[in-house]
Amino acid sequence: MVSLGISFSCVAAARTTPSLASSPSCSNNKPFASLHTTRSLETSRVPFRLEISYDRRFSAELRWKPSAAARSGSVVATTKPEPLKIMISGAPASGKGTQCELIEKKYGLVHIAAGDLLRAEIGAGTENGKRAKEYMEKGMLVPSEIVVMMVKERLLQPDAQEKGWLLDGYPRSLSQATALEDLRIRPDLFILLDISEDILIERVVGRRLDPVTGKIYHLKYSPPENEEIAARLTQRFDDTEEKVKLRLKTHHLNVEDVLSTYKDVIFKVNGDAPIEDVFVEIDKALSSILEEKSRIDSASMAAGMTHWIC
Ligand SMILES: Nc1ncnc2c1ncn2[C@@H]1O[C@H](COP(=O)(O)OP(=O)(O)O)[C@@H](O)[C@H]1O
Repeated sequence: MVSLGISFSCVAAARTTPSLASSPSCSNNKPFASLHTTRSLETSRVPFRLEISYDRRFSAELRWKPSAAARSGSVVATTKPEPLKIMISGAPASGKGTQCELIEKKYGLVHIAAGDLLRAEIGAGTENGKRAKEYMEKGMLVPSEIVVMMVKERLLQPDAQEKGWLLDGYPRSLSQATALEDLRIRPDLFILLDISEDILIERVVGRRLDPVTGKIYHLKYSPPENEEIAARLTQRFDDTEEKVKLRLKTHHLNVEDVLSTYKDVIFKVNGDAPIEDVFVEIDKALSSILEEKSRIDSASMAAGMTHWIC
């Protein structure tokens, strides 16, 4: 008897180990459904090892066996669909950071804000940080050679790859969008927060940041919870009416190019609405993408198993 072992990752599979059921022979190309396994359709990635044994007459015997990882209990039935990949865009102070906090909390995505990466470089006093600050103070975009690498490296970190990512305020120009396309980094959804200009100025001048928790506040719309927090709030150096007008001009100059790159996945939301209402819209869109991903995952697993076995 010759034994051939093939490792196989079964996606929608068995909550319980499949019984070591087998088809007496594979030569008649029986469809997978005819195998007597105790499978229940569930989204759990449980790796099994499929053993095919041939005897001298070349009649084959199939056996499902849990892989070493499954036997050792290190496999947890936690299959989620492919993680979400989301971009969020909008004028300065349109509410990106605020919505990202809510999305991060509900969906567990890794929030990557290009502005925060740059401000961290500035804070650390690096050469890149010093150069970046010169541009940011003028309301201009930081040159791509500084920012592209920074964002790319962050996106490729294991946490972002595993949990999914939420890219905030990036890309902001055609060259940045093209750089991501070249790396085959594409979002499932490109959220665009649409906001009117007068509301935006009011939001910028009232915006404050808690340096301890990283939470964003607004003196009027989302005030700090207590005096202690209020006392330590800081204001961003570019959050003045004068600077926001320059930033807005830059935004308008570039936004159409960026939108053209993602036109098939754009989701426009009215950013003038209260924080909770904006989130309801975003939440609906993200849940339906997750459902769709889950459906595709199950369907492709079923198709893959049938194809492989037959
Ligand atoms: N929908 C909203 N309604 C009222 N205020 C908001 C809303 N979204 C954000 N804000 C406030 O506006 C300011 C800018 O929001 P923020 O999320 O920091 O914008 P961005 O990240 O787009 O620059 C913050 O002070 C925030 O608390």
